[in-house]
Amino acid sequence: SKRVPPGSLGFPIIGQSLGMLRAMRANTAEKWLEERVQKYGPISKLSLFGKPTVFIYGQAANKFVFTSDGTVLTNQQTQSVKMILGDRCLLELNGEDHKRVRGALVSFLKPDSLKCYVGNMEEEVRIHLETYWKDKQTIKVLPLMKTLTFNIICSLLFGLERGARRDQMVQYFQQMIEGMWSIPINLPFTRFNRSLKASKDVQKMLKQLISEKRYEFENNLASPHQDLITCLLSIRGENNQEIISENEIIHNVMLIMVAGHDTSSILITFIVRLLAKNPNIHAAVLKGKDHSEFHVRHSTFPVSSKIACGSTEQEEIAQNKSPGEFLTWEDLGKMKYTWRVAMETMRMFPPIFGGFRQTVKDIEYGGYLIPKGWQIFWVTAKTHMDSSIFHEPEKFDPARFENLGSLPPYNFVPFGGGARICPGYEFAKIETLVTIHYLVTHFTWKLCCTDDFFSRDPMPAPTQGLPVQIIPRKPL
Ligand code: HEM
Repeated sequence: SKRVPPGSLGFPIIGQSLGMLRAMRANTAEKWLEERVQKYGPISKLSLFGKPTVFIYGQAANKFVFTSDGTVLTNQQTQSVKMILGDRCLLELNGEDHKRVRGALVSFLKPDSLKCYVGNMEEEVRIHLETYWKDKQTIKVLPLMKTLTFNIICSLLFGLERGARRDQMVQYFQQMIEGMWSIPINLPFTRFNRSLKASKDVQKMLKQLISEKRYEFENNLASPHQDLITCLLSIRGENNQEIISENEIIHNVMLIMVAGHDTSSILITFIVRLLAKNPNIHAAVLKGKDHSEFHVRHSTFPVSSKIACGSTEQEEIAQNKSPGEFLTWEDLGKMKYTWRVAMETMRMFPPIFGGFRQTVKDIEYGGYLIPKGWQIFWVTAKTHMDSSIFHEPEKFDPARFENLGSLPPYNFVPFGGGARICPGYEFAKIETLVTIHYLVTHFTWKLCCTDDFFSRDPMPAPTQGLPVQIIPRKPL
């Protein structure tokens, strides 16, 4: 008596994949989904990347996806991602294995551990700006932010020194991600095949790095807190055996390279773009909003009519530092307005468009049957741009996040939610705040290309990588 959701599965294998990829590249994916909603209602079936899929959205849908355990939904990646990142990365693990490996990663990525690395992060940002921004007139923000976030990850998470080996890793890594989202066709000349080959090269380099780190750790030459790889190697069982296997370390290090570098670089790039378009907000990030007052305009949240923001923000933080003194965890805590700007940026331009889960058994959702083995497709932006949740959603307004507690759960989900919520949240927050601190205190910038276009492939990328003209404010 139960029905599967309305919609069509399209042509065999291809289904609606090409239509959606085309819409993503043309930055019309939200419209493409909205047309589905108009045609079939809030729950509909389609076929994406070779699998029957059900698209669901809204607060209840997000809650269902993020809180269902492994007996109902498992994580689901495209075949190409699985082949390139490996079958022991977190995205492929479920149940106890997922808990064990995730717990090990979080033991390094939790705020208590990361607190000590603010200075190292700052060092990377400073070197980056001196190398790529200083004395330049125009630069392209997105490729440079990718270089920066990759270097931060190499240095802080993998303990990989600057030099020939890191450069080689960057080169293999870039080849690896180029075809990662493409449809897997194992022919030597395809994008996918080049990525697969580069993935093998990255794995070979990581194997060598891990054996060096194991030697250092076992001979007391390195502390478990030195970097993520040493931390994972240091987690031992009763007989001193390693709890996280070598393959699990390699596959998860590759996942973190991808998950950690693309997302944060896009966030920082879109903040730079939005600050250039909103001079008042740029000024507030720099000077703080001590004396100004905001109206909180959320239709569905309790309205506190006027709230003084009370932040000091970047210029004052910089002025209180003596030359050469590093930023601290406490300084980051003062950058409240800057983080609201980042949240508003992720609301409007979430780096991750959405994701997939797979049903473990026949399930009932919203009055429909979703058969075992089908995919569920969830989308971040659907609640982020819903005017019943965020008043005037097209307007860039960081004041929305002044009273985070009043934001109903499962509506703002740039980092996902539940057991798979992004474990790199704090890491991303630190690198974003430190980078924006340096950018606004040392430079001003103007957009060279003022069109509003960006494509998704599947990560959003502004036209030409966002070229900007930079004007130094004070020496680095
Ligand atoms: C602005 C930056 C970032 C955004 C917007 C972001 C967003 C996300 C999202 C939406 C998910 C999927 C959640 C789900 O499926 O429910 C995710 C997962 C993940 N992210 Fe991030 N992320 C960011 C930065 C990072 C960083 C810096 C790291 C690592 C240092 C990282 C590591 C991961 C990992 C390992 C997962 C898989 C978690 C799991 O399956 O348990 N992310 N992220």
